[in-house]
Amino acid sequence: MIEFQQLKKVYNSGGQEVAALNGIDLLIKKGEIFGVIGFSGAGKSSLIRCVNWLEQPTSGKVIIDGKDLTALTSAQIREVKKNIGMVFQHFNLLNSKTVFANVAMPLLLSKVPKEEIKKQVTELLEFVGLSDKANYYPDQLSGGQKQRVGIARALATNPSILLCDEATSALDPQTTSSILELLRKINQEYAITILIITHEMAVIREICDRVAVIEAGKIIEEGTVFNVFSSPKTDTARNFVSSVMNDQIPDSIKEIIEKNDGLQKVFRIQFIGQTAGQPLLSQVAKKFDIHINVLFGNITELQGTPFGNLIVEFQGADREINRALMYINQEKVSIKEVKAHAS
Ligand SMILES: Nc1ncnc2c1ncn2[C@@H]1O[C@H](COP(=O)(O)OP(=O)(O)OP(=O)(O)O)[C@@H](O)[C@H]1O
Repeated sequence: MIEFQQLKKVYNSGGQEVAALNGIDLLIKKGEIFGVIGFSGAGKSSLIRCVNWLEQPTSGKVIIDGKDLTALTSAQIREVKKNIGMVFQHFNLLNSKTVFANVAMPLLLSKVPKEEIKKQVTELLEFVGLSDKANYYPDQLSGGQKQRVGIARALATNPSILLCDEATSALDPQTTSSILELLRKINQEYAITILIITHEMAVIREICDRVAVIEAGKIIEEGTVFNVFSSPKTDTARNFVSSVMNDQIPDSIKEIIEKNDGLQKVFRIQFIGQTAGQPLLSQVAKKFDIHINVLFGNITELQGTPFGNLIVEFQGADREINRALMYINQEKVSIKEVKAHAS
């Protein structure tokens, strides 16, 4: 478990104070995969670095498995840190050492006997799928393989918490997926709590259970990935969700709406879950004296649940259209009129 209470971090940069964290309250439960998303400069790195004491908070508390780091001695903090592994965006491997030696490094530092190191590193390399690369050097590996080494090294001390600092930001989408799959496997097989910071909503969508949106050093929104994706409350969260949910109206359709070339009323209909599969529109067309013209539509899946997004034109008498709208609203489907100049 990781808990932040009124966490503040102020940097002093050339006589100027920069408040990177501005009173963070957050609870990350044991065994979950929690994502913190935000734009550049929002405070993500500062937050994650306070967990393993690479940065010390200016005020507030960082509580790891019930222990408040701000109240511990340096020796006690070192003990807590043994329980925390970290994976970095640029891997942070030692290029002069082999893959085996990189993974063995934390065990050597902890004075683990040689034979035990050999056994553990062999197991870890097998777990991350790099058994055949033990004697390679980092320069001989792809980005994804380097990150697997970084992950094996982070797991070497058998941590209960894994911190991922933009761990997939330097990787292509396919490699990102395979690394995220590995992180999920780690979470499931070793019950390790994973805290991920990222600026990529696709990462959050792919593996996180819950997410917090950070902006200007504050958590502005927090919830299950499903809830935040299905009803984002802030503009920032809405922007992040739009970046992966494909719910923007394409320019060609916007142009048609802008021209308003004989179009009557245009609506955006959003379905979530079971309702996405319901033939709602054909029911509406049958029940009411209106014509429905589908201008655009797509369905995205999130954690096994379909999210539908349709742009439709209703043609008919106002009274019939209003009755159809009331009917659709009862079906717990979101329907909103799209006016010219809307996005
Ligand atoms: N060592 C430092 N000294 C001074 N200012 C800092 C330092 N580290 C970070 N900052 C400032 O603190 C704020 C938050 O930075 P931080 O790196 O935590 O954000 P971030 O969300 O991780 O951004 P990015 O994704 O670009 O790394 C920024 O305004 C940044 O310039």
